[in-house]
Amino acid sequence: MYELINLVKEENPLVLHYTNNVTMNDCANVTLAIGASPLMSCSYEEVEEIVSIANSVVINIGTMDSQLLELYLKAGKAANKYNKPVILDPVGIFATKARSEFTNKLLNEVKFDVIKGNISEIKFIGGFNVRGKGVDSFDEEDDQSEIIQKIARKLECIVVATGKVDVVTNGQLTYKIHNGTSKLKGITGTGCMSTSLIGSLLSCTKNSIEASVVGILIMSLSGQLADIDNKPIGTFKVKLMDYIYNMNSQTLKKYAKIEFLQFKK
Ligand SMILES: Nc1ncnc2c1ncn2[C@@H]1O[C@H](COP(=O)(O)OP(=O)(O)O)[C@@H](O)[C@H]1O
Ligand SMILES: Cc1ncsc1CCOP(=O)(O)O
Ligand SMILES: [Mg+2]
Repeated sequence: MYELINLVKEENPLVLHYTNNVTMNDCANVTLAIGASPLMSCSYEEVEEIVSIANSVVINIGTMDSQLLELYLKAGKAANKYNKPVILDPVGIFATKARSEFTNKLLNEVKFDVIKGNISEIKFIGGFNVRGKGVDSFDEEDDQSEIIQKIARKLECIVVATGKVDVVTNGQLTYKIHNGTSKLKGITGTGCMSTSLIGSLLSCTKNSIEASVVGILIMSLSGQLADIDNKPIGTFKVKLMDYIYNMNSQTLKKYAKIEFLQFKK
């Protein structure tokens, strides 16, 4: 599965983003760093045309721009129509009623291949009480994989929940990724960038669960390696991008700390 990172570099997929204007630039740069081509769009005029030529579509509700919500729905539906893999990042869904109503609308009208959020965002979608504030998660309990598996079965797609341990599951097969560093929470956008990484990998394989595992691992492991010398946050961010840019299948294989579980009925 780690060889997927080579495919992105070979195929240079076009990863179309409908995303927030806080982390948009970082998402474009991280997409380039793993060898894909980013395109960010806020245009109703081009939505059909641009989705039809994209290799995958990322939808991230981060800034809930009122002018763009209909566009996000149109883009998601177009992704389904043109059979393009599509990933949702329900940023801050727990923060307001408007966010949760809009996410429900997206979930009802678009079939997502992957839904990626921090653990609070994912648990909120599943109807659980959460400890989140704004766009950040404060749910730090150790093992929440059973809950996340249940949510994936309910949503009938791959669910990725990030935190101290990252969980990737389709409800049956579950990967728990034990890499990372808490410093990744000190930079806004590491979640959004993980979504862009998964979006880039999704276009290179039909195996969306492996694309999700590798995408999350690239971020978690790059953060872990960038934090070895415990530099302050500005330097850490630069090192993080360098590690993502230099990441390869051998390094992923060497350092990955992944547990694999299979759900038994
Ligand atoms: N306590 C932690 N220890 C190690 N890694 C963490 C921790 N919390 C988050 N991470 C890592 O930070 C990255 C972003 O996750 P998170 O902060 O949960 O997302 P978001 O930015 O969407 O809120 C993930 O790769 C995750 O593995
Ligand atoms: C701070 C903020 N506000 C709206 S979107 C955003 C960025 C969130 O990024 P992430 O979920 O990756 O931390
Ligand atoms: Mg964050």
